[in-house]
Amino acid sequence: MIQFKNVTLKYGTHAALKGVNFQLPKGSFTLLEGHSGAGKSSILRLLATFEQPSSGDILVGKSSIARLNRRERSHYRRSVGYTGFDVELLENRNCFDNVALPLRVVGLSESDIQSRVKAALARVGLSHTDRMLPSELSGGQQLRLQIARAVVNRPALVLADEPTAQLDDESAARVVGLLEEFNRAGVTIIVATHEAHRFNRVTHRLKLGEGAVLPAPADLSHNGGRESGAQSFSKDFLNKAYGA
Ligand SMILES: Nc1ncnc2c1ncn2[C@@H]1O[C@H](COP(=O)(O)OP(=O)(O)OP(=O)(O)O)[C@@H](O)[C@H]1O
Repeated sequence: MIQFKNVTLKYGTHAALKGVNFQLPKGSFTLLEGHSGAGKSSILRLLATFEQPSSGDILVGKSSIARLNRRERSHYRRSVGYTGFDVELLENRNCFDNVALPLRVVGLSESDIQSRVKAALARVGLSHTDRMLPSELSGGQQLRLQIARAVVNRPALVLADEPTAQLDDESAARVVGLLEEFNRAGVTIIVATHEAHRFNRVTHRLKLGEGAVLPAPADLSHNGGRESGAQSFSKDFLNKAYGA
């Protein structure tokens, strides 16, 4: 289970997240939706431990990941796969070495690395690219390579920031299919996206607005459009956010 307890994240004086609360069960497939700047990436970055909350707590399983020391953080990160704009492929290393990177960091034997990387590349349909440089791949292939690197450690949690952005329909469907396949195998998936329509196997949706989780659509009728979180939203704002 993943739980955010009253989480605030400030970049300098700007609060990107303002008292966010939610729970997601193990094995769920969650979409983070909301306008640009709503705080979707910030949630993923906190779960990846690229950022620490300014206040509040984050539980993953039974452990708090809000304030880990270096050793604890590197241990936790082995159970998490992340793909997003802010994690780049190494341009001077071939595709095999890019995917092998997380395994080399944890000191896996070379024979295990060979078999795991080959399996990950095959899974994303890129077996033939192992000796190529990332720059020789298309945008969609580069994204699938990032996904192979994110899952090669067999993580329990995969975080994907805009994994279908700028892809054509066919490439996007392939990326979505991969994430859904991992979810079927029991991996918890959280995706930040502006393209919710591309995803089918969704168990939870979190709508964000101005750094807070908006009440679920069902709440709109129960409390007349008033807030259930830490922040007030006008009925117009909520209706627009949910496309009502
Ligand atoms: N490194 C940073 N330094 C300062 N402000 C930041 C930083 N990263 C994000 N922000 C601000 O925090 C807020 C939330 O950003 P975040 O990237 O989480 O939103 P988002 O919903 O993912 O947006 P998008 O859909 O455009 O990716 C925005 O106002 C953004 O400008």
